[in-house]
Amino acid sequence: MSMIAAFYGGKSILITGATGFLGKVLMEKLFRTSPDLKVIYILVRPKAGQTLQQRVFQILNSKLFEKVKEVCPNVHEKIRAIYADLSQNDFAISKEDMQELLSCTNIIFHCAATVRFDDTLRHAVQLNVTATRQLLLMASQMPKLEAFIHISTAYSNCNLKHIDEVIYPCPVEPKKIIDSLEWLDDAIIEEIAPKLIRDWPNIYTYTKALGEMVVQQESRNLNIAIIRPSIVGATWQEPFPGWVDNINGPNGLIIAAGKGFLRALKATPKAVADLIPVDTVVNLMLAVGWYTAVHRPKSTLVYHSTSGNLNPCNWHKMGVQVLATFEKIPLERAFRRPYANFTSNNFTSQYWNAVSHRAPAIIYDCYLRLTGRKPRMTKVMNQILRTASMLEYFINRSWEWSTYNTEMLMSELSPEDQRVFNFDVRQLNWLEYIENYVLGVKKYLLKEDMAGIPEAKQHLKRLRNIHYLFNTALFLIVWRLLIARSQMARNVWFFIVSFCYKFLSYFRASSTLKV
Ligand SMILES: CCCCCCCCCCCCCCCCCCCCCC(=O)SCCNC(=O)CCNC(=O)[C@H](O)C(C)(C)COP(=O)(O)OP(=O)(O)OC[C@H]1O[C@@H](n2cnc3c(N)ncnc32)[C@H](O)[C@@H]1OP(=O)(O)O
Ligand SMILES: NC(=O)C1=CN([C@@H]2O[C@H](COP(=O)(O)OP(=O)(O)OC[C@H]3O[C@@H](n4cnc5c(N)ncnc54)[C@H](OP(=O)(O)O)[C@@H]3O)[C@@H](O)[C@H]2O)C=CC1
Repeated sequence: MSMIAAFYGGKSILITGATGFLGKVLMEKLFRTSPDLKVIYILVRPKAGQTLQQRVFQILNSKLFEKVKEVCPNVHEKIRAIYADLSQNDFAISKEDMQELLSCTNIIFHCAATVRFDDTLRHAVQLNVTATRQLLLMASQMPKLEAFIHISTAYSNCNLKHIDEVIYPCPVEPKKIIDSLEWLDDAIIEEIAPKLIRDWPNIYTYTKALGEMVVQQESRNLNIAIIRPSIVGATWQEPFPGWVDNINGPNGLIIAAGKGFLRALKATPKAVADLIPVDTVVNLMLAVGWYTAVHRPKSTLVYHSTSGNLNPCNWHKMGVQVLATFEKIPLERAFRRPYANFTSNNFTSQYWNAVSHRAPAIIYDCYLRLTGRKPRMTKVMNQILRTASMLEYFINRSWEWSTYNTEMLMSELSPEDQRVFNFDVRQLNWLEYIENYVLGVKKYLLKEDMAGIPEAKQHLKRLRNIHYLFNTALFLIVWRLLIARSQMARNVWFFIVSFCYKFLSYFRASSTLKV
């Protein structure tokens, strides 16, 4: 029997961010491996016209939870959605709900965050810093609490090259920032934001670093651990390979590449692509929850959930495999044939943006206009290029994350736990993983039917023919213009024609002789 699975049996677990990518996979694994857990409290806000109950219903009825329903048929009864908005005071939780949470919670997994790179400083601090402080305050009033697991990011210290599993101090005290945001108006906050974040690439990573400092400062005598995943990707193995459900991180770019919108990227081909499958992160989270509660380390331990130093893959290898998969399993209705050109050179990147991205979008929009339809491709292309530029910082650098604590924990697990809660990324076969990832993007994110593959292949063939036709026509037009204007071009043309003529005459003469 797995010790970790047994540990969560009978427990009341509080999860923030349960409706997010990581949160859903965490809940799924908990229910599947510890169906006898007492309850999972999730802090949820209504969203996109859906009530709390509708959101929970949708999650539990999704494909991700199919296996859970077999092992834990009463899963609906074990999940308790609590109305909460983490950007509000006291999270806007009702008194009764708060009382229940304070008196019953055994373990907290704090996943909620704003992960947008371009969020306002005010909102990002509210979510990633103030809410963390508020949750720690709540945790300190929970008599039954055994462990508090905070999810940060491996990029919270991306202004450093080598990152250890320690909490680094930030230049400005989080408390000072929280206090000043209370009286500064929005315009001033946005003005000072770039100065505050200094060498952090965006507000997200900066506020996640502040969040870690808050954890350290407000930890009191709680059992706390911090987990820092790198770029969280689709599931590797569990509950099935390739599950993914949002367009964050690589997902949006994989779609843009598969649809033929994005054919070049400013990326350093040899830089490490530090992807980590979401189920690997979740297994580590559950193992850390168990270890922190049972072994009670004296200080707050940080665990890196990264792949780079144990099983590195680079962007070139990833790009090649993504394209190879699209050859076999193309996306439907592609705009152009998928192609990947990675360049770290600024000039070349601008060139590809103009030639490979903007020009085809403008031409296509002209075609839409001429056929009486609304042009839209330039807008789509601008959106994709904006996203790609926001991610540029992360695909043009490599970091070294030490993983002593993560490896130590691995060695503490029983063989059964190592199997059930596997977070040993050394066992990951990248080529297989990326293929399943791309397939998952097609199936679970774009909801494309596999029966449409032959038609998608036909469509790509048509695009290839259009491409050849277009290039030939373009060549002939340019050549014709050159001949009309330049004597040198005319000379070259006559030379080529007379050379071909001589060659043909020689060929004809030699075949006549043979006869
Ligand atoms: C050459 C070709 C290549 C080929 C080969 C390819 C190989 C692969 C290469 C891969 C290289 C990967 C590099 C990864 C590096 C990651 C580093 C992460 C490091 C940190 C990791 C972390 O620690 S943590 C999480 C990271 N954090 C994010 O990764 C959020 C980022 N991102 C944003 O910060 C905002 O995204 C940003 C961008 C501001 C735009 O913002 P924006 O406002 O312009 O656009 P939005 O995102 O809002 O959405 C735009 C439209 O998508 C719609 N949409 C939204 N969700 C949807 C859904 N689920 N399904 C359907 N549609 C959805 C939405 O409804 C909009 O549609 P509409 O316009 O019609 O309304
Ligand atoms: N994905 C990645 O690549 C990485 C993620 N991480 C970290 O992992 C954690 C989870 O990320 P991920 O699952 O990808 O992110 P998602 O954006 O998918 O999920 C974020 C979660 O936070 C919730 N949330 C946001 N704002 C509020 C609010 N005001 N009140 C209540 N809930 C709120 C969201 O709820 P709602 O559904 O209502 O919006 C959602 O459940 C984050 O802490 C992130 O920093 C770290 C490294 C990489």
